[in-house]
Amino acid sequence: MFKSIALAADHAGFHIKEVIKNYLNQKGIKVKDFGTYSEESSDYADFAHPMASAVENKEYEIGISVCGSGNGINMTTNKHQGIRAALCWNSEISELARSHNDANICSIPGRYVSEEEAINIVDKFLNTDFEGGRHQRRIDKIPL
Ligand SMILES: O=C(CO)[C@H](O)[C@H](O)[C@H](O)COP(=O)(O)O
Repeated sequence: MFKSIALAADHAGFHIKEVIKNYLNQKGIKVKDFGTYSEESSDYADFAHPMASAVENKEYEIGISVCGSGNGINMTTNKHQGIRAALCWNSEISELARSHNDANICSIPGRYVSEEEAINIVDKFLNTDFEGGRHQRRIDKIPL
């Protein structure tokens, strides 16, 4: 189970980010919210880059990011060399993102998941270990 988590969202992901933040706080997990802090229109990169840097620098073990489709915030965080962000639109994909891809950021499409689905996605991401083995070999071939 990860114990320190960085969060980021744009306006379209704000509500689901708040739901996730409350859930993590209740579990006693250390959370840093990099914004945004309202549903006022915003640009996901303004929050995704600082959050990804904090995960890349090991200030936080993993990140969870939310925008409307998940794509914008996922693309942005994956620009960071030390980040493997995965678009997790259900709990099975979320589990695979950890077990096969050792993902360190979980990107969630806030406009397309319910609050319950978002929590299930987060739970799988937090509680699934990387399998290593053949998957480590494949991950080692990703960097350019
Ligand atoms: O980047 C995205 C789409 O791929 C995100 O989902 C954004 O949240 C979305 O584009 C925001 O759209 P809006 O019309 O400005 O609310």
